[in-house]
Amino acid sequence: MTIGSVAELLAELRAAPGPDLAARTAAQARDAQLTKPPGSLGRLEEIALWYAGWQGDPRPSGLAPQIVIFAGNHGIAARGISAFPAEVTAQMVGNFRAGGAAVNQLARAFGASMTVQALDLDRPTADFTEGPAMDDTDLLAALNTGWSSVDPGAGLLVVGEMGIGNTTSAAAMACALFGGAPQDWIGRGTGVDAAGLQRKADVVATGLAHHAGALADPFEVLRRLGGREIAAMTGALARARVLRIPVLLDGFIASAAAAVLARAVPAALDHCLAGHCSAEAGHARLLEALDKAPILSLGLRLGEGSGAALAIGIVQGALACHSGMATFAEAGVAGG
Ligand SMILES: Cc1cc2ncn([C@H]3O[C@H](COP(=O)(O)O)[C@@H](O)[C@H]3O)c2cc1C
Ligand SMILES: O=C(O)c1cccnc1
Repeated sequence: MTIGSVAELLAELRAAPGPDLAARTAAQARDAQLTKPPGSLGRLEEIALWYAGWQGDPRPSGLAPQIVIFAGNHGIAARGISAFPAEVTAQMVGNFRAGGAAVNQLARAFGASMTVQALDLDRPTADFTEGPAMDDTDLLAALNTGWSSVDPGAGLLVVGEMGIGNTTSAAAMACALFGGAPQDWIGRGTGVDAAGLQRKADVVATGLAHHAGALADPFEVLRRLGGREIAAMTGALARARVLRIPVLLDGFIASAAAAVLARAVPAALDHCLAGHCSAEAGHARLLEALDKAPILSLGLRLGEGSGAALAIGIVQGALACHSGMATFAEAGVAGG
């Protein structure tokens, strides 16, 4: 299944059902009977209720997590804004397929399925300091790659990315969507030095100036400043919302992809929790703008969906307790 236009995607999003409140309420009632002091499992309790609501099951058993990694190349990579050359995008796609990347190990550790979608790697997006990164056709194709990649049977979705230069693209998007100065949103990415950081700020400032007046629509921000792998993540997150599949958001770039939806439709990210807070400088600010408190904060700054993949383990822990624990009555333990 695909969508025919951005307008159609927006209509689907606006019509998307919210969580199953009866299932959530039943889960809450169960939580209150479990053999623990009320509230003693902290955020695990909230995570279990979130999951129960979005999956429509007050006592969920398995998680069936799906990880999809999208890869794209960026015209701005030629501007010295990454510590690594653009060829690394395609080389890392090979590494994902061979099972050698960090996210492969985390997917295996937590029993997640993982697929990789490379989007036109031989055809980088246009340099956004000179024109829109994508035309309408490219944007729609990338949104559809994401939209159609979501397994309707998945119980949890993580989207990740690979695209040399994409922390600069995400910074430009965040700046356009939420305001502030380029310096507020840029970071070291793969590890650029001070001069590289300055080049990133300059590229973001030049891009915003070039597209000034055309950035009020969040999907125009995505088309003009984003990239194919970012748009694919946006499409996948929207489809998950329509299918009521809960999502763990990864780092700075995945959050920028999500931010497009949040700016377009207020409840669009209700199915998402922030899996982690990246060490990329703008991520904490972006999560604040999205009103999402990260589950983990471990200093990761990798992308690939890795931080969210790690948070799958926390959701598994939350559900194991919620669905597996005995109630006070079952265990013959005196209530408080
Ligand atoms: C070997 C390698 C593996 C990666 N895995 C994710 N990224 C991450 O780094 C890139 C963003 O940083 P920048 O904007 O500085 O290019 C993205 O591809 C991202 O996923 C990697 C980068 C490298 C070099
Ligand atoms: O937070 C991220 O997603 C990130 C940070 C640095 C490099 N690549 C990705």
